[in-house]
Amino acid sequence: MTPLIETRALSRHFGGLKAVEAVDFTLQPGEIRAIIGPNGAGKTTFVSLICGRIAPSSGSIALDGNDITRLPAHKRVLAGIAYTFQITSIFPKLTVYDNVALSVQRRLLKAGRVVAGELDAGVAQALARVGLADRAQTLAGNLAYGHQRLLEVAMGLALEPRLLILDEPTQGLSDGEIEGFIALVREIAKEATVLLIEHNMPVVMQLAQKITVMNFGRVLAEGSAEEIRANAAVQEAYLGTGRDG
Ligand SMILES: Nc1ncnc2c1ncn2[C@@H]1O[C@H](COP(=O)(O)OP(=O)(O)OP(=O)(O)O)[C@@H](O)[C@H]1O
Repeated sequence: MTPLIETRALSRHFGGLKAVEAVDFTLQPGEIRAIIGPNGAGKTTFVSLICGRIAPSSGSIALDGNDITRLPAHKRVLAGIAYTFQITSIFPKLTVYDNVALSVQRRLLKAGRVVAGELDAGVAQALARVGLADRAQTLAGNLAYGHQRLLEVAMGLALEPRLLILDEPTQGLSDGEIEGFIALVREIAKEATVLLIEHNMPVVMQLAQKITVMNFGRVLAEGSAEEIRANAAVQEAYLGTGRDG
């Protein structure tokens, strides 16, 4: 099967710092993949390279076997790569509805048509999926932090992406919200591939079929939850930095 995403020797250096170094990575369509690793391991930098927020120092990225290394970020969105990042990127002075409407509009424009009814339906559907339907008229900036994260997921979903990248999506969510989030990702995964950076290990263990562990910009290990749990190098990496997640 042609991988959805394949990186070859992908690197990004900041001065002398090798934030991402020679990463070969393959993601198959339909997977839920988690990327874990200690703080500063290069996880955010790596997914930023995939979605085009930053340019690589060297190496290549392919989507469906086609080289996208030099494709600008907005064109990658149109090609089906949607993402949410640690720092919320909602429009705080717009309503929840309008935030999502911007994403739906982007998708409809790509399809060559913007019809009022479809806009409404797309927004309603995305908000219902993340459980924010009753907040549609709330100003996004007035939502609790956890709900702002869910709004971001709704904005990503409204694009109907093939790949949804989530950077620490459960940060700031309550236990109850995390449970709902796990169910949501399973739903999303029926239609899209999910790439998730996550520090909450129970969430990783419940969701990911395969886990990629990064450390010092490189892939340290890759495998099932059981394999990763039993991996001595992974245990060492976490103990070495004092992180538990
Ligand atoms: N724009 C930048 N300029 C300089 N250094 C950067 C930049 N972005 C990231 N770095 C550095 O690259 C390294 C990897 O950072 P990155 O944010 O990718 O790690 P991470 O694994 O996502 O960490 P965390 O779990 O804390 O989010 C860190 O040492 C970080 O300080």
